[in-house]
Amino acid sequence: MQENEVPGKLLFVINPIAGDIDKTDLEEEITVICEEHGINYTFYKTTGDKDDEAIKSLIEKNKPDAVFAVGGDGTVSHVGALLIGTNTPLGIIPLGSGNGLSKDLNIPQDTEEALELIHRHVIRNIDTLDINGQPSIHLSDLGFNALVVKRFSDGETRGPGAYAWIAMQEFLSYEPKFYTIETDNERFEGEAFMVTIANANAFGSNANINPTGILNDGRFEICLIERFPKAAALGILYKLYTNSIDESVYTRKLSCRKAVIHNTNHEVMHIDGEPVNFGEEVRVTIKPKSLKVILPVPESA
Ligand SMILES: Nc1ncnc2c1ncn2[C@@H]1O[C@H](COP(=O)(O)OP(=O)(O)OP(=O)(O)O)[C@@H](O)[C@H]1O
Repeated sequence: MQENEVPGKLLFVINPIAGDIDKTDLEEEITVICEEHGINYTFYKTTGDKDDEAIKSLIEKNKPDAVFAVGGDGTVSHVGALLIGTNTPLGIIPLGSGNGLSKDLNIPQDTEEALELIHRHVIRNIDTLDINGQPSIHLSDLGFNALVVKRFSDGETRGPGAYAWIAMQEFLSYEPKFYTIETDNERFEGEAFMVTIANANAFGSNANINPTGILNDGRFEICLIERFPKAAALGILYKLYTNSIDESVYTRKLSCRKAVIHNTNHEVMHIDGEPVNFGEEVRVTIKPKSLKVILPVPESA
């Protein structure tokens, strides 16, 4: 599909439970827009079980011009991973409890505005990461936040309140872990509270760990929050939510094209919000401009 072209055929992957938002009217709205613009459309509703295989075979069978992920960051990551290295762009209709990548891409958070992307948009290429053979499009990390993500996904309660509650409980007893990090241009050895492998900028919660990150510059950042006194926690939190974390004396950033993280303590990790267990060595490489994404037409145009 060419830039600005109205697509002929679209696949919509809808996560019915994402964000605890009722999406029954949404299919109707999408149908109206597609029919108005002469677009062929297919819906796939996720079940939470073997969705990747089902979506992959729908893509092979229907050969859509683009695939829209309708849900939160989890849905976007699953769909995006299937499109890396292909000519098929990823569209996002943000409807999850965390919509981090869509915010970093300046996709409207208002559903009606986001739905306009179906027929009016530009297509751009963004970088993705390969982490021990698994794709990462957004943010992955080791340490404190990964532990909270794991506890949250093991638990029954969803939503930002549950996440904040787990974070507060874990924070009281969490001790920074030792890491050795070798990138293509520098080396870090020491303790860190949190090690974020950042292709993008902010988590779905709006905590911006990598304010200066650029999604298509052929580089990624390893953002470290080093050991800090407990009394400094509120200041760090404030900086995370005011796009100024780089000013904290407890942070450090490594910008690179590839890196090996020696996770000596086998600390838990997540990739784009999904807990993973890799053992000691975590190898990260950038895949420049490997994913096409559908974006709003810039205002200047
Ligand atoms: N029909 C379904 N029933 C239950 N779980 C599902 C279903 N479809 C997808 N899922 C699960 O939903 C998760 C992705 O949700 P997503 O991140 O898009 O929305 P969210 O509201 O932001 O999610 P979260 O609950 O993680 O905050 C995946 O773990 C996936 O397995």
